[in-house]
Amino acid sequence: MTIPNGASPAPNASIATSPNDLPSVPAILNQISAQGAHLSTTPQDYDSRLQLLASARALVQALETPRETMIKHIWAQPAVQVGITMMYEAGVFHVMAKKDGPITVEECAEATKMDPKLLARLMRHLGSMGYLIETGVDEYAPTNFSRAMSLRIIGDGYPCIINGLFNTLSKFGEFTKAHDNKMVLNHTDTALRHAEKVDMDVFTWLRSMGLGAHLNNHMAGYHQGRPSWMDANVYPVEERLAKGADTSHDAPFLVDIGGSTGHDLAEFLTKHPRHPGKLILEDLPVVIDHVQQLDSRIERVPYDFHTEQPHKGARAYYMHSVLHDWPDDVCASILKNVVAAMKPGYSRLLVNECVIPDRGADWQATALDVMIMIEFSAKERTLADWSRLLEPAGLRIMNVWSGGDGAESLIECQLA
Ligand SMILES: C[S@@+](CC[C@H](N)C(=O)[O-])C[C@H]1O[C@@H](n2cnc3c(N)ncnc32)[C@H](O)[C@@H]1O
Repeated sequence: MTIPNGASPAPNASIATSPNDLPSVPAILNQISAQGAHLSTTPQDYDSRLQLLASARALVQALETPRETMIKHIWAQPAVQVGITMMYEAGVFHVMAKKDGPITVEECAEATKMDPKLLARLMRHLGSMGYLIETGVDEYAPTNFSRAMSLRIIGDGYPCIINGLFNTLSKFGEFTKAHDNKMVLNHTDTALRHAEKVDMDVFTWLRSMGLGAHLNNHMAGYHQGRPSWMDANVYPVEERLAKGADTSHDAPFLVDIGGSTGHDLAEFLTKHPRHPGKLILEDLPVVIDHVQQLDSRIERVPYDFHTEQPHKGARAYYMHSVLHDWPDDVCASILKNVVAAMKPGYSRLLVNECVIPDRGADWQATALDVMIMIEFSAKERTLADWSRLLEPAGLRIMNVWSGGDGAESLIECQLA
């Protein structure tokens, strides 16, 4: 490690073992008490729960010492991630969810063919971290979290990220040093290519690792349980899209470009069953081929967004978590194909992405931004970044509809 010239001397080592912010603890506890009382009267209120969660996190940080935080980051959390991934792949969470009560390590090992001595150590760590409930010696009951690990939309994210992308994460520092510690925004020069010595983007890489379906399920899971743009209190679909739309049977109404296996359009169909025209799902052929259990009213179209958009004059083209995967030059080429298909005065482009505020960004958005930087050499964007990208493409931002903390916004555009 090099210490910059003129840096002040290291602080007294005792700070490593002092709580981070003990004087703040009483105030945080008061806040938690008030927020907890409020939540108990409105248990379904999303924002109240997040506010209480933020206070609970602040409490943990205030109480922890730097040493404890450090051990948590570099021992406990990596050990959790590796343990969960191994147990998920072996099917331990499915076995536990099926029994849905206390189960011994021996039973889990027997059912999954894992070495009981190895499994005992992994489960012990998950128990000590609160992800399983220790009910006896080498015996555990599931938690809500571990039950949910038997769902692919939750579990598949672990092999996808840990097995597919962790090597890249660990090489990001090396990659950046090779670029004189400069940020790289270039889709042909990514930490993934550096780490894995391949000429592939993340999607191609994960598919080559047998993790394509895992990524699709992970994306579906990432979007669960948060306010969605198509909810009545976020974007008025009826007023902004349905009203004035071409009502003919085959008129394209909503085209989801890079829509993965169709979870957003499926949600749209449930929430807006009486929409006019057609719903169209577009993604690469290899993704469309994997679509299962999608309502037959949603048309599936294999399409590469670097080519001409086949559906012209749709009421709305929609891209969710697509443009953030690419630096501006690639986005400009994707947008060119959308803009060319849009009908003046009629078509909208709906971009469903994070709009990072100048301060006070949510941790989920900042985490995603760093992951996107590492994996794609791309970024989450501020409103100024979005304007700089969308306006030169020939679009005008009509409105930005916010989904609230931790949720993407809907940037509504029309031709300029
Ligand atoms: C981060 S995922 C987002 C998926 C979906 N919109 C969602 O929000 O869950 C990006 C999507 O872009 C698709 N994609 C990547 N390259 C593409 C291309 N050249 N043409 C069309 N889709 C592409 C991927 O297959 C993937 O489904």
